[in-house]
Amino acid sequence: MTYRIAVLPGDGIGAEIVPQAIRVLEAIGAKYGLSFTFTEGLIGGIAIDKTGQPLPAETLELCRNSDAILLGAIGGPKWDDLPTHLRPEVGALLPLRKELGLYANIRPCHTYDALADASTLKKEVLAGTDMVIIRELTGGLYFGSKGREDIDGVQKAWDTMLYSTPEIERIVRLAFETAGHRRKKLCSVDKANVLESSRLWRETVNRLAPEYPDIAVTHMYVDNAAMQFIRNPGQFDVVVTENTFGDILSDQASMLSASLGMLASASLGGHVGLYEPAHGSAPDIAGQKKANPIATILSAAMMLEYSFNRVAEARAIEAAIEAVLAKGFRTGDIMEAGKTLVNTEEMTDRVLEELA
Ligand SMILES: NC(=O)c1ccc[n+]([C@@H]2O[C@H](COP(=O)([O-])OP(=O)(O)OC[C@H]3O[C@@H](n4cnc5c(N)ncnc54)[C@H](O)[C@@H]3O)[C@@H](O)[C@H]2O)c1
Ligand SMILES: CC(C)[C@H](C(=O)O)[C@@H](O)C(=O)O
Ligand SMILES: [Mg+2]
Repeated sequence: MTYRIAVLPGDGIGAEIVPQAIRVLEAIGAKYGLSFTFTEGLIGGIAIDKTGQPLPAETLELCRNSDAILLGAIGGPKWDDLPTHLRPEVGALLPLRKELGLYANIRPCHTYDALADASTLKKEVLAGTDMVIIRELTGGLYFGSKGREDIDGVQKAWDTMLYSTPEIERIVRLAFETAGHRRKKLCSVDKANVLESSRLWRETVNRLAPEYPDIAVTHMYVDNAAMQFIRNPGQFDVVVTENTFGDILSDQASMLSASLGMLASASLGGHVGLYEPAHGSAPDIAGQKKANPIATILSAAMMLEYSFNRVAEARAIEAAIEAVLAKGFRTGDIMEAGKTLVNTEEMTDRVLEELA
């Protein structure tokens, strides 16, 4: 079986980390008898520079004709001052997600024993943390009407948080089902004390809950959730929330595994799944071989599991990463005294050694 992977490195550290995930997929392929074709496409700032478009039509076509997509990161200061709709984030990543129907963004977050001391949080707080954030990805503030108006010299700008019942239902059902395969706890995060879209969100969760009688459902306001993530992250199993809240909360939750460079993601819902680290193009460390490739490698593991149902292969990658961390190898973002500092490629070398 040959799996066709669309490879979109993008900007900044994207071009450094994506090749690492490909090396790991190739090693997995050799070991387990799978084959992959990797076809590169342009996206983001580099696509603007080369074609004038943040999401060229060929890239979208490549993605549509692939079995899965591996994306690095997009954006950076060079393109920040472009008009909103031409910027890499709004002009490429959002339409890619929307066009492919990727409404469900899965961001698993757990504590690594080996990294307990690398974290900025106390060991006792982190102990046993294992949650998955299910973020709605094609609605809300990112996609509602937005605009600007100049009225008598006063600038006004707006974004609209819009959700329909079907949009909420499909993501909430996925969250209930995910909880059913885990510890059977679902926390729905909203701002129903203020926002109308959150009231509809909460009503929808409550309406569906009786269909999933074995799942314990709770609701939490997003401000409280931000605090509880740090106070007692072990209380969460599955968290479901709308687009913007999920974006912010997942960056925060990444610190439960010690670094944003550890947080993988899968975007699902259409025919083709998209796999990318949750982090961005990290302009502050780009081109310095400092980037942690683990979030991208773990995203490739999610690809094997979710798009190809290759669960043993995904577990093998995760186990290899745990072993490398246990042996004390660290990129700068997770470095601590007494450990061995490695660069992006060397971290992958160690993972490949474990896989072999
Ligand atoms: N999915 C995406 O492509 C994506 C996601 C987030 C941000 N962005 C874009 O990336 C650009 C930079 O945004 P930002 O700086 O706010 O967020 P960022 O996620 O790029 O970086 C935040 C911080 O985390 C560090 N970091 C991130 N990934 C790392 C890794 N793998 N290893 C080690 N350290 C890592 C960075 O060095 C930086 O200090 C912006 O243009 C933003 O819009 C893109
Ligand atoms: C770059 C940006 C549009 C994107 C988002 O907010 O979805 C990123 O922060 C992410 O988390 O994937
Ligand atoms: Mg984000």
